[in-house]
Amino acid sequence: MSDDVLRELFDVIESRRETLPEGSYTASLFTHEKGENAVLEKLGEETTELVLAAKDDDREEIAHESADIVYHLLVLLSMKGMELDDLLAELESRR
Ligand SMILES: N=c1c2ncn([C@@H]3O[C@H](COP(=O)(O)OP(=O)(O)OP(=O)(O)O)[C@@H](O)[C@H]3O)c2ncn1[C@@H]1O[C@H](COP(=O)(O)O)[C@@H](O)[C@H]1O
Repeated sequence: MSDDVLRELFDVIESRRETLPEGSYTASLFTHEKGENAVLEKLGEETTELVLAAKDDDREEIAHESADIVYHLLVLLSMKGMELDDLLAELESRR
């Protein structure tokens, strides 16, 4: 996955947070009545789905669920007022 894809996705998420357009799934997470629990629950569900996909050795489903997790993870970072670079710097520091 290229850095650009992550940056572009994070920028879209930040834009949705600022403008809250109608019909946006991302915007619905920022305005959800459950607050941040909505995205936390999603992360839990997607992680369970990833585990099941891995157990099934279903590579297509593993990629699909992994992408769902990365997307919801970036929404969580944005919700917490964090930057994509907070995640990238942490990964860099482990090299
Ligand atoms: N990357 C994503 C993305 N990944 C997952 N999702 C949504 O997350 C939800 C996942 O929840 P569910 O698992 O319940 O949905 P599902 O379709 O049953 O999923 P599976 O069971 O197949 O895993 C679905 O509604 C997906 O549409 C995403 N929604 C948006 N994005 C990105 O965000 C951008 C902006 O989207 P909007 O905010 O909708 O304009 C899009 O262009 C995409 O780039």
